[in-house]
Amino acid sequence: MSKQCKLILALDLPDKESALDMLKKLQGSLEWVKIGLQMYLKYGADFVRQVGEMGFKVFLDLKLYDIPNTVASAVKSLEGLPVSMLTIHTSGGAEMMKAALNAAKETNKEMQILGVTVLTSFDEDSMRATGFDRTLSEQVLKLAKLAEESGLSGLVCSPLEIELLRKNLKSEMDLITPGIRPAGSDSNEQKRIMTPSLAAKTGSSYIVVGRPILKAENPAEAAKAIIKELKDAK
Ligand SMILES: O=c1ccn([C@@H]2O[C@H](COP(=O)(O)O)[C@@H](O)[C@H]2O)c(=O)[nH]1
Repeated sequence: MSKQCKLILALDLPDKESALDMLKKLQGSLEWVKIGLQMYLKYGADFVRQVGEMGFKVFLDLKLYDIPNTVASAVKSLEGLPVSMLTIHTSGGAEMMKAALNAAKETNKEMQILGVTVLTSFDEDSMRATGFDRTLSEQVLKLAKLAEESGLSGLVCSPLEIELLRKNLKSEMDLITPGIRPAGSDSNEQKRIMTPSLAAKTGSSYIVVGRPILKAENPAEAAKAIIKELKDAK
């Protein structure tokens, strides 16, 4: 039986007070919180600690992309922080991914390194505009295989690529999918989207949702509705 797909709330908010207020309302129903560049650059390690101390698992979405030594050193700088998932870009290459993994093993064995494939804001046109001749699916698969060969156990991709990856990867990698939009909600700049229930049915391990929750009239209720949608998805 496949594992239950879980919600990760993307905590992309302008200030700590509203973020903590939101999290208090979700304690007990939500397990995972994603801290991205917006909050990390403003509040740093203390905020990560605070969210961890509230009982949430932290996904730190820094999308590291640099030479191997710099990425490894950045991973080591997270020592002592309650980070359960951390993102790096797979396009940084095998050497960089291996360096990140080794650094994580030395620093925090609980921290899973996730490889971002192609951002969900990309479509075929934006791929070509950045100089890639492959189709989006080909590029995602190429990077996913490279990540698998480099030893990563989790990937960030769009829900539209789940079937392709499940069919073509050798291992049962965790697939973390942003680009999630409940039926009828604004897609914003996300190009490769799917509803929570369909993503769960298709085989997503975790869905990442930000604005459809954060901008809802009642964010806590919107999050709880998505959690229920995931539980009901068969
Ligand atoms: O390919 C990617 C990788 C990461 N993200 C992040 O997920 C959330 C999505 O937020 P929404 O408001 O639900 O669009 C955001 O933090 C992104 O940085 C992504 O969207 N796509």
